[in-house]
Amino acid sequence: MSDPALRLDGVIRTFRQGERTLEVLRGASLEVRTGEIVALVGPSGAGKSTLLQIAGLLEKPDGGDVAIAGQSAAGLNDDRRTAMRRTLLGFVYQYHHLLPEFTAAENVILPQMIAGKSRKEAAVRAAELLGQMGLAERGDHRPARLSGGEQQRVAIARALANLPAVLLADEPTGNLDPGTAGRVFDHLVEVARAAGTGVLVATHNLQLARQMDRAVLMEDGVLREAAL
Ligand SMILES: Nc1ncnc2c1ncn2[C@@H]1O[C@H](COP(=O)(O)OP(=O)(O)OP(=O)(O)O)[C@@H](O)[C@H]1O
Repeated sequence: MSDPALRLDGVIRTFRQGERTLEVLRGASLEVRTGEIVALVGPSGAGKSTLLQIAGLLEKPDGGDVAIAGQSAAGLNDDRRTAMRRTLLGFVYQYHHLLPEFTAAENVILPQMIAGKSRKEAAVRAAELLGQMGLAERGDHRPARLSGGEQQRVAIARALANLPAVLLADEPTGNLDPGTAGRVFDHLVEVARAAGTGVLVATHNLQLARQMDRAVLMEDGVLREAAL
């Protein structure tokens, strides 16, 4: 069998809070397969964002390992981790973080050029992605001229532009009304599946979580399969 898109193996993370040690992750393990969409649910403060930061190689765990598309991040220096992040990972947050002075298309073009594509090649891919996201007519608009749902769709297109093995999303529709959230999420699923990307979505929205292939519950620092 091929390697999973994402593998977390016994991930441990502790924080010092004054005199206290907070054991947020106590051996969290998970596999997300290629093209699979997995919901990450759990109470506030359970450690979902911490897990995504570690899975995205933005923070190092205190124990355990993260592997993206079969490549372990254990022992890699910061340059190698950054290179893995650029080529293998995409991120979507609750707020879009688009560059305000660039158009929607340019926001999707830029990460591709950083990854080494020519501007022309990147523009073709950006137009294709914005079309799939229902934004064919919005490519030359700056973020301020787009609705919240459109801004978030551009952010998703940007995150998937380099065909990442894994997309990590932290409350990707948390800022949108329920109808818009549902439509934006449908686009995310469609484009991620077309790209063969494994997706892990932290959310408090159980309606959204039920639409995914499966859900995992973060509780007491570990992950369990959840029936929603
Ligand atoms: N850098 C840090 N230093 C100290 N404590 C931290 C740090 N980051 C997170 N924590 C603590 O770790 C715990 C888990 O936080 P985290 O943000 O991962 O939870 P969450 O499940 O994403 O919560 P929410 O659903 O509210 O977003 C919290 O108690 C938080 O205060």
